[in-house]
Amino acid sequence: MAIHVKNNIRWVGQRDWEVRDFHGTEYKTLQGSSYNSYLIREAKNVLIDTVDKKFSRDFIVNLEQEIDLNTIDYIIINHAEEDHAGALSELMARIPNTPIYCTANAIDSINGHHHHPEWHFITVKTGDTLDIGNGKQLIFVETPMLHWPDSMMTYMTQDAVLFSNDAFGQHYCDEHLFNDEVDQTELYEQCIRYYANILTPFSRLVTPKINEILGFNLPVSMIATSHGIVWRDNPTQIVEKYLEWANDYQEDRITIFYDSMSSNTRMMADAIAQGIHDTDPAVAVKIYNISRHDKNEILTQIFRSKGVLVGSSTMNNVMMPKIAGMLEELTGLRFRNKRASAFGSFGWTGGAVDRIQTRLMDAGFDISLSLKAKWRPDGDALADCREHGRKIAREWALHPLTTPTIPVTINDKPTTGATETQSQSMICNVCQWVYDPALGEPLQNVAPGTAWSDVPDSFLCPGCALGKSVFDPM
Ligand SMILES: Cc1cc2nc3c(=O)[nH]c(=O)nc-3n(C[C@H](O)[C@H](O)[C@H](O)COP(=O)(O)O)c2cc1C
Repeated sequence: MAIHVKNNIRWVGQRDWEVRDFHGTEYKTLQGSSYNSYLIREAKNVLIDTVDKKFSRDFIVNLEQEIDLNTIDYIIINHAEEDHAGALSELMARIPNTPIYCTANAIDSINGHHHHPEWHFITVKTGDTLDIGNGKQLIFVETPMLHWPDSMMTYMTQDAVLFSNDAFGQHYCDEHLFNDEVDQTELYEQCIRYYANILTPFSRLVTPKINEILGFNLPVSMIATSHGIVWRDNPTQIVEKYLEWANDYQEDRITIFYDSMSSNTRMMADAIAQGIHDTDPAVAVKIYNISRHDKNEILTQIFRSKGVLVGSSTMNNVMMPKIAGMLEELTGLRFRNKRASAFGSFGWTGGAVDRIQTRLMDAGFDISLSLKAKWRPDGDALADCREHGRKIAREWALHPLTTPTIPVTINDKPTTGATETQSQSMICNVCQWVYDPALGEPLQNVAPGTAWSDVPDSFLCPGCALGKSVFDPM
């Protein structure tokens, strides 16, 4: 059923109470989700995005209750992923000549999914406008890699609504549509989980893009996302949060996660946590057995933490496979400005702990001393674990990593303590991967602190495998 959003804008999306897996099983949607599509009826009728492919039929049935499909003048596709553009095939089968406004990159991804190159695509760039009558316009803003190359946002003048697509959204299902109507704790949890698990790799792009949008000096009365709620009450609160999260966010928190065959590594984790707490009672310490906990929650906790301890016993000379998988995720998420160290039990030669240390370093963490215990830790070994926890707590509390902050203003309010320290970073203008000289590029043996001019010419972008020439200064 459609819901009134503002003036002549109606929500024509689909709630999905039962979905629990997104991106395969990579993202657990514990609170369901929704696929938000919007119908604007001014002098021109405009449909913004569609819904997940699996709801194509329902979408068409519901939309036909709202409007004669043949009277839709324009379709805007802000992002071509199947959860937003999935119903296009079903829709275009009925109105095949309707123009589709999207970015140049979206034509590739829409064709890649729907295989209809004959559709009438109209390519838009940042700043392009579309007149929809009654003195109102749509303004397009490309947002490449937030979170696909094709992503964009659409702003509607006069009504001052920003259709932001995935940005500022969250996997959250509720019969209420607006942010002020839902449980605020649940909402916040889903927002930070979404940012931590989806947007962290692109954090370096978030602040410049938000600044670019703010630079248009357009009023924002609502942010209408493509998942979850519409931000109506103080809509820029989520923009403020994104700026905070994008700026190497961390709390006084340490996350410990491990896997263990017979609880020996689990015993070490408990004792290390006790040692941390002894020395620094103010720090929040959370422990997770990776086999028993929701992976996305652990990643969210790591996002919130200043450091992470990773434990695994040795199995066949290597770490336990779930830990290896998690380290791969940590590498992809490109967390910055965080500490890490490994621990674990072994029986004879060991191997897991050293491998974890190397992988953590490759993932860009600042590494502290590791700890190993032979077989089941006895009283002395547990005392060593507690002492290790004390050392970690002291080191991580006394020598915090410096957080580079980026100056931003929202509604003319400067954020506090801002200084610019990012001038040497380079961004791939094809896939938006960011080279950060502070981190170097471990997988290609470029040492931390290496200026871009000293990076070898043989360097290939880890995102798209193109050469140095596709990079620009950020
Ligand atoms: C299937 C299996 C393979 C193992 N492989 C190794 C190994 O390659 N090297 C080693 O040092 N210990 C090995 N161990 C011994 C364990 O690392 C040791 O028992 C450890 O204390 C288990 O800790 P956990 O209870 O935290 O899993 C193996 C144990 C099992 C059950």
